[in-house]
Amino acid sequence: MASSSSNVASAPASEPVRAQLQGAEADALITSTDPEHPANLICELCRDFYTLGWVTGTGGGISIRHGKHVYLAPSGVQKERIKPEHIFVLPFAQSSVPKPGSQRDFLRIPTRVGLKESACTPLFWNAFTLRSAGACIHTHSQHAVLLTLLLGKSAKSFRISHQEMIKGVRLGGSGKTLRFFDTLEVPIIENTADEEDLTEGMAKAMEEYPNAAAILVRRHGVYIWGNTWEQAKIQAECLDYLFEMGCKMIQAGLPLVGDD
Ligand SMILES: CSC[C@@H](O)[C@@H](O)C(=O)COP(=O)(O)O
Ligand SMILES: [Zn+2]
Repeated sequence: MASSSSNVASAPASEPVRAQLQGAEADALITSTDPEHPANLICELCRDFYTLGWVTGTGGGISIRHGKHVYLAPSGVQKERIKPEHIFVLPFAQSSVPKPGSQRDFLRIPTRVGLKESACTPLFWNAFTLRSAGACIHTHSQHAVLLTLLLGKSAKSFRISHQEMIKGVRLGGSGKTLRFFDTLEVPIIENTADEEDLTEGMAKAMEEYPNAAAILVRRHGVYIWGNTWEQAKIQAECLDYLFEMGCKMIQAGLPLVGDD
């Protein structure tokens, strides 16, 4: 749906009243000189993630939940070039998982016509609702993708132990940090034709693996979350390191679990 105030005017009478803000009130949600404001942070972090190869070719991204609001990038745009004025803002309420393409409940829709919220929105929402996450990162890192291929079609998860970087990952993504002698396990789900169709599979895997801090998507990438954007970023860095290590260990014929 195109972004414009006509979204509001053209709503059928039977639809609930839209919460969408307009003009200066809407822009106040994304305007701040504080570099740690979510609208500024998403832009900065996407630039950083781009240099890591995590969000190239418009894929991947990050969403931040800040109090009652969720901040998101647009879909199909070069993520390393987005500006705060391109950011969508949604109210956070467990009952209002936004449907793809339906911007009815958005608080702020960028004024640049044609922008649509990230297709990852319902997947980010899984992390916010099922893990009370404060931020969720989606990467198309080649380490994540190659790992799902090296593990083979039948692998339902990636397991690794005896690696120092395991200590940077939290139980369930939001609990206590793992210890050196713990085994880290990240479930793998199959990819779908459209990003939003991963929503159910991701939620199911999160329920089946309550201790998992991320969900790998075969031939696609990974979703990683944390209590805060800082924790999500730290875990994304540790997990990406472990995914890369996993790829190299498999290729070298080394066991992933154990210290032999
Ligand atoms: C290279 S396009 C990849 C997208 O289809 C998708 O996988 C993705 O991660 C980004 O979705 P987007 O809607 O652009 O935020
Ligand atoms: Zn993706």
